[in-house]
Amino acid sequence: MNIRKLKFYHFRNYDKASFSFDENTIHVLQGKNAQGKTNIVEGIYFLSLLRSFRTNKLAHLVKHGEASFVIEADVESKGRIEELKVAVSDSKKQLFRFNDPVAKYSSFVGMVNAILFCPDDMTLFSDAPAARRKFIDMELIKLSKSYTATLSHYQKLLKERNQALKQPYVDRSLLDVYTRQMIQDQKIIISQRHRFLDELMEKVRTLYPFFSDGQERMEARYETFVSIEEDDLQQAMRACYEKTLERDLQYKNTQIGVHKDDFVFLLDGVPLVEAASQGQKRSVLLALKLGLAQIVYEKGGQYPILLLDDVFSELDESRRRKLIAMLPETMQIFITSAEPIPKSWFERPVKFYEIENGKIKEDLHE
Ligand SMILES: Nc1ncnc2c1ncn2[C@@H]1O[C@H](COP(=O)(O)OP(=O)(O)OP(=O)(O)O)[C@@H](O)[C@H]1O
Repeated sequence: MNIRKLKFYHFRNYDKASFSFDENTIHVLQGKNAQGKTNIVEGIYFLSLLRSFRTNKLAHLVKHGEASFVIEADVESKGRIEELKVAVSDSKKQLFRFNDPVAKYSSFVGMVNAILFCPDDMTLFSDAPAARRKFIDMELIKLSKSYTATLSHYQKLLKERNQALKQPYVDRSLLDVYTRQMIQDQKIIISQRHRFLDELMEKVRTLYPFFSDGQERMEARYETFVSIEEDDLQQAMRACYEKTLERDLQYKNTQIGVHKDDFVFLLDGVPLVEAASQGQKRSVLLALKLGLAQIVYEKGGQYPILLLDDVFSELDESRRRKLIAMLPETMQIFITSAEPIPKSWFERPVKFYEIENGKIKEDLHE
């Protein structure tokens, strides 16, 4: 997948900007701090997921002094061009494909498949479990429609069960109906999360040694409320719910379920959050992101767009070179960097751009 054209109107510090990008090329966005490099990456990410990775407030994305912003793109996917547009005003998003309105966000999300690495990702290992669930869920949602439907059905049931628990008189038979249906959904969610994590870690174990000098063993543990080794998972889940019923009633909230799942990443059996250095965490994250891209490629036949925001700032030269060397050749990549990166490091098509105060200029010097 490739972004061929990108246009911003009143997005962040861009007034009216138009960019053309080449297929399967590395685009290096260089410039001093606070010039608008990350804003470009953020615009592509926004087109992919209809949200930013830096703010939850749409108003922050509108150029100061303006009322609305628009992002337009021509996106190549399997040889066909999609014309996509998002217009945001009064905190409302309007979506278009070939200028026709797209009513459902879910039909638009994922048309641009982008994978991002940014410095804030480093907190993934120390954040609350919700962040790691989101990390895994976001990818599964893009990959599997049945997962998306099951997860949203489960979330609806969970809300209803919690409402039932909050009633002055709790109808236990109604609770039981919800529990049974939630167990059905959770069988699917648990098995898909488990399978996906296994698949991802298989990739990570191959990729991690490229970034790390050490020989650490990289693993991940899926933590859920039931032992997934059980022969009769349904029966085991039922027993768990029966055991926690009194607590559910006491707290007026569903205490167990896949909404509390966690994914713990370990190096040599020790959770990363406890012992890993910043360098090791960065290496694991890069391996995770590239592993995700590999899975997307194997399942969908094309690589996602890779957005590497400020990835070089804390890697030494040999790791920077290794990273560049291992980026798949049929992947379009955007790298932001405040430091100049030598052209000689690249053995594939690369384009350099100089970003200055919301203006982009292709840098033609070698
Ligand atoms: N809504 C907005 N309207 C106008 N300007 C904005 C808006 N939001 C951010 N900016 C400006 O955009 C610039 C920051 O852009 P960006 O985050 O892309 O920086 P960068 O070039 O990636 O820098 P760094 O190397 O420090 O990460 C700042 O000058 C900031 O004031």
